[in-house]
Amino acid sequence: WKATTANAQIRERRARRRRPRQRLARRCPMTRGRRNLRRWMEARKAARGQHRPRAGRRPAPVAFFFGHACHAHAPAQLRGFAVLPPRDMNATPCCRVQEEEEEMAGEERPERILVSVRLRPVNAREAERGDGSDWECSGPTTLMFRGTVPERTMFPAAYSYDRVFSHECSTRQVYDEGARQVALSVLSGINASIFAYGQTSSGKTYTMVGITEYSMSDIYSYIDKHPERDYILKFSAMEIYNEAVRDLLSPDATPLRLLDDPEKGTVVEKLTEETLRDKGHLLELLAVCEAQRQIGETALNEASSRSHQILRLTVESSAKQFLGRGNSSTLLACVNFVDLAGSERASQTASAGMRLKEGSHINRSLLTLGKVIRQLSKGRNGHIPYRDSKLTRILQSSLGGNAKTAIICTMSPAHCHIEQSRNTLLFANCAKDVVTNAQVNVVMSDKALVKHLQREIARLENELKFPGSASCASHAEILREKDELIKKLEEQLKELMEQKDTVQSQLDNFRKVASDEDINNQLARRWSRSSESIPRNVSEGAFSYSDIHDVDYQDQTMDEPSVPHWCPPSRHVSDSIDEHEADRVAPRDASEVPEEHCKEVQCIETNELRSRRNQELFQTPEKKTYTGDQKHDESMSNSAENAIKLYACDFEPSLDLEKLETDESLALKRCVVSSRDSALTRSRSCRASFMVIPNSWFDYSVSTTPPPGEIFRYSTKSQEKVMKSPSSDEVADKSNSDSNAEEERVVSDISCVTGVDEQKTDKNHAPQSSEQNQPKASTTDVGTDSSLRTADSLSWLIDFEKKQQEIIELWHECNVSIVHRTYFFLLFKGDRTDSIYMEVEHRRLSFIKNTLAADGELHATAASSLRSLRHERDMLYRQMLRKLHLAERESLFIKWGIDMGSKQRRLQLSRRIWTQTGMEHVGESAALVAKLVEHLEKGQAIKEMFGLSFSLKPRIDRRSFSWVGVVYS
Ligand SMILES: Nc1ncnc2c1ncn2[C@@H]1O[C@H](COP(=O)(O)OP(=O)(O)OP(=O)(O)O)[C@@H](O)[C@H]1O
Repeated sequence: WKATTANAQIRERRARRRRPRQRLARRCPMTRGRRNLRRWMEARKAARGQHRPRAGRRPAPVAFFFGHACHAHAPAQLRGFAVLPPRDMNATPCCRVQEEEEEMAGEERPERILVSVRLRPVNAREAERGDGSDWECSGPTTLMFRGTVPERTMFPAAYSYDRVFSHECSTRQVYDEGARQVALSVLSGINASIFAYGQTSSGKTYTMVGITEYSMSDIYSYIDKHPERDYILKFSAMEIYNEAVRDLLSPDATPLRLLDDPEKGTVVEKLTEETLRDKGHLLELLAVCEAQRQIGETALNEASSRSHQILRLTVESSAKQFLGRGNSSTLLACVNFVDLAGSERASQTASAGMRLKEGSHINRSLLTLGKVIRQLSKGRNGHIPYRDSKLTRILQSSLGGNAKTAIICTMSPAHCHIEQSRNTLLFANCAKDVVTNAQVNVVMSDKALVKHLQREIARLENELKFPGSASCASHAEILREKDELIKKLEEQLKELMEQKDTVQSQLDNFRKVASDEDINNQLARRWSRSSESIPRNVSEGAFSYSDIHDVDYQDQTMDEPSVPHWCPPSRHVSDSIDEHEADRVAPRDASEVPEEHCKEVQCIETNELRSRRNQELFQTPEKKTYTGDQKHDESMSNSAENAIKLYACDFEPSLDLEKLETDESLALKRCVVSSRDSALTRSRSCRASFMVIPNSWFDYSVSTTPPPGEIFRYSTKSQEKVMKSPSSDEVADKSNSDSNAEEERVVSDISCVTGVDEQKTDKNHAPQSSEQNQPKASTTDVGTDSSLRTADSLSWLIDFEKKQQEIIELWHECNVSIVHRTYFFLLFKGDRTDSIYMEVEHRRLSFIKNTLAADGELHATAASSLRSLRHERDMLYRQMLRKLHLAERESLFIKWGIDMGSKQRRLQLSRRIWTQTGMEHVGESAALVAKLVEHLEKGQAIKEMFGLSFSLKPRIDRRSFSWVGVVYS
């Protein structure tokens, strides 16, 4: 042997010279191929004297291991060889070097069995024999042999494992560092197995009892900390005694059969599986298992376990709430706590009979387990003899399968058990190379998913059925808050709608005020005609009184804001004069008026009359008694017929009653439509004056007729207002300006009539007063007739506007004189009495147009009329310089869109007058021409001046540019 060894040493030296030293140091014997392995085996046999190397064959390079760093692998391959300890005890084993290289290369290290070695203390029996401890833990992972060995024996002196526990380590430490991680993986859906492997009496049961209890405690603690998942724990226990499987939870000792399930693998038939209620329940079952397990007394252990015990805890967990398919998986895994029976030698245990038989079964199953582990440590390519024993068959999934596995190898430190301890270490060496393939066992079949969803539905239904729960209460509170919010929004909406209606009604009032302007102007003209039958100064005085009276009345209404000024429809049958008296008795009828209307009327009147508060000076009773017209007004009754009769008396004989009634009916109808305009209508009509030309054709905002001296100033204002709709402020301003003008006239009128007493005026108006006291029957007749007359008046107004527009177009086509157009336009404003003039003008222009076109003289006549028009425009051009100041001219240029930087601005303006047929343009043109023509200022233009003429050539006095030349008679 020595010679062989010497030769081997010589060859090894030669080999070292051939190979790089580093490479040899890093190589593991297991990786050097089968040939070397065979040579080593031959060398081992040769060392035992069992094998003689054939001639010519080289002996195994035993000396190769002397310089090798990996002593852990040597015993597996060189059983019985004496391996010198490594020179560097802290050197990294070769397998770990390889793993570190793999990790550095970025390769994922495969999961292997967690292998720990635990030394128990020397027991009393061993101590008596004087067996000391040959083993020492030199570190947390290295176990050193310190004993003396026969010179011939060859095994490593140092062993390295995942964890090494000395005899001083507690079971708790063993659990924490060698088993806890694996055991608790069952909570993550990963199968786990914890083995205790070792010779008899080495402390397997002692260790596994503690590890099982600690694991169960930790599992329950984990479950308590995770209430979001439901856990179902099931416990089963079995033992393999003499190659028979027994159910430890069942008193029946009948051996159980092993079945092969395609999904679950090997299952134990009819094995009791208890669903754990709690931890106490588990402890009870553990006690049952302990009591049921086969235990026998041997020479080495008074309570030697004669069977392999497998305690299995199955953990199924699922989320309590459905959080999606990915987060609601059901996990199912089991953890096996395996307390193997200890290998034993019959000579040591002194067993015989039954114990010997048990020992043989134990050793046989453990041998199979060793084979499986060894085979698994080599890889999965070869046959793995799982089925050679029921132990390996049952634990097949835990051995290199879908499970995490921890093996705690227990060993006795006594010198007498060195062989058994060495075998244990060899088993551990193989076990730590076994690669496992643990996976999370997710159970989420369609059936499980349906079950989960049904549970979720049941939970939700339960919440709905019991509204007292916290979630439902919060929902009800939220609904209540939303209801309150909706109510608030509805109230705000209601207020906004009311405001909108109010504004709309006010807007409608203003529009109706504007639309009623025609009627008011008609009434004003009626006053004018009635005044024509009397001397002018008298009529002016009368209407001055009317103005005073109007102001007086309005101020009275301002002083009585609580009294609505709504006029009943019947009272609007009368004209403006009647309205004075009607409004005097308005408080009497106020109770009959809807409050809403009264408020609106009051609002309008306030806007109109706000500027007249300073006229309270004229509210004295003396102001009401100085003219006959005043007495006449005061004596008027509220009835319509009285008003009509009174009105008829004021008119000239040529005006029949029917026409008046027609106008009044129209006024009635308008007042019925809008009773809110009564105040405005009243004030306007009372200020109508003689020979005043209101521009009502184009100015709808004019509420009063200005005095003769103010017509042009008034017309200028109206031109500005024709461009836009009047607002309430504008109306108020206009009323204010009008009232200022009236105020001056009123003051003079007061001074003129101061000495007149009331009785005198009453006498003057006695006939009117008597007529006011007519029977009520006549009032009814008049009301019936008035409705018919209203329709007639409306149709007339429509015809008038139509005819008016046609006349304007004919003027344009026939190039009629501008002055003629202006006077005609300003004098005829829709009064029914003007119909004859309108008709004459229309027929005249139509005749001229048709006749001239038929005779072929149109071109010549048109040229002549155009020439005349140009002359007129030239006259107007000159008049602008005379009649208008520079500021007025500039404002006119701006209004008419003439560039202030351009030349001949006056000429441009004169060329633009009366060039379009739009009502707005016509109105502005007429106002401007009226301002430029001095004759209109004198108020001498009368309708009778328009005669029937079929000639287009006006006779115009170009020097004075007066009306004389325009009259066709
Ligand atoms: N780490 C230890 N510390 C103290 N006492 C121990 C330790 N390990 C084992 N023992 C004691 O050793 C004796 C044998 O232990 P145990 O029965 O667990 O051995 P075993 O391996 O199960 O034997 P067997 O295989 O015959 O059942 C017991 O009395 C136990 O108390």
